[in-house]
Amino acid sequence: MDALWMLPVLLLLPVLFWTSSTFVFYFKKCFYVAYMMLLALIAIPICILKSGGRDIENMRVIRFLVRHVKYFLGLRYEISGWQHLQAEGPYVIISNHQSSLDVLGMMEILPDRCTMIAKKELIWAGTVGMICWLGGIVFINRKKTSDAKTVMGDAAKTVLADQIRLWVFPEGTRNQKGDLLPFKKGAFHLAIQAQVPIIPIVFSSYNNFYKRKEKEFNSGTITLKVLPKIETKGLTGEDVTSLSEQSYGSMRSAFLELSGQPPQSNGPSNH
Ligand SMILES: CCCCCC/C=C\CCCCCCCCCC(=O)SCCNC(=O)CCNC(=O)[C@H](O)C(C)(C)COP(=O)(O)OP(=O)(O)OC[C@H]1O[C@@H](n2cnc3c(N)ncnc32)[C@H](O)[C@@H]1OP(=O)(O)O
Ligand SMILES: CCCCCCCC/C=C\CCCCCCCC(=O)OC[C@@H](O)COP(=O)(O)O
Repeated sequence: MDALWMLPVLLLLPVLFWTSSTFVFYFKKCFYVAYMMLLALIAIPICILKSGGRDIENMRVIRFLVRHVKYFLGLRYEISGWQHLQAEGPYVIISNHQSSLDVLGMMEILPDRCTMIAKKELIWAGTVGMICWLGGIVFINRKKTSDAKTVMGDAAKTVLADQIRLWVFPEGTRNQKGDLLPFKKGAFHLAIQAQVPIIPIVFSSYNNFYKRKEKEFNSGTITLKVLPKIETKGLTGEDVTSLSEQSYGSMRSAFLELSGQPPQSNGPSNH
């Protein structure tokens, strides 16, 4: 048998693949999605039994169930600025958005009575979509600005009526370019309409452990920095742009500092 010499090579190939970082990348990603789906499946009946349906209090169940997932993925979180989250009453949290992994960081820090704004497509993500709905997540249609504005206007009313907190990703999409994208305006309109403070939270860059292009997903430490709240009392629609610029500036310098990049003055414009 001429081809017999190939046998050890063929046997070695899967071994090489299994130990390669590409394998680890795909394995961790698949594990993450499958495990979150499973956790959501467990959470659904608990939430329905506890609160009978869509209710922001379900976020406690979700937060509790998600907290240990970081250990499986080799992730650690360091949190600074906790004191800034001790504010009473409703507020709007804004943070940068790099990946679906952000959910793990959110659940490390999520205050009580806090839900999120998300794209409406997420409701179709199987059990995860169902748990998002049960957790009171506000879904917006990003393709129809007028609809999104109406939904966010209603959300501003709910923030006050139900005394809740809302987490918004003002970049409007995931971004791992090593810098923040220009901010969209919705979060700032919302905070001004409700006259509630904005609390910015910055996630350090994932680039040192998670590289989508290179297919690398190593262990890593993520720093979450809560910045001082920005008051909106007395501000009007005319102040939206300056409020957005002020938030963008402080978050961007915190992001660059946390990610070990030298401060830059002329980044992408905010418009
Ligand atoms: C145990 C179970 C385990 C299960 C696992 C699950 C675990 C947990 C569940 C939680 C998971 C959920 C995590 C959620 C993450 C999802 C994140 C996302 O989906 S991010 C994408 C969606 N989010 C956003 O897009 C929010 C930010 N976007 C905006 O705020 C936008 O402004 C907009 C969508 C409202 C509008 O978009 P666009 O037209 O592109 O943007 P602008 O340029 O900002 O606005 C155009 C003009 O309109 C004005 N404007 C905006 N908003 C308002 C408003 N509310 N009222 C009045 N006017 C508004 C704005 O000023 C612009 O006008 P201009 O004249 O240029 O100023
Ligand atoms: C049967 C349907 C199967 C769908 C499988 C998808 C399931 C996802 C499962 C587990 C991940 C758990 C965390 C889910 C929350 C992630 C939210 C998220 O990060 O959405 C992306 C959105 O912010 C920005 O979207 P784009 O970058 O604009 O696009």
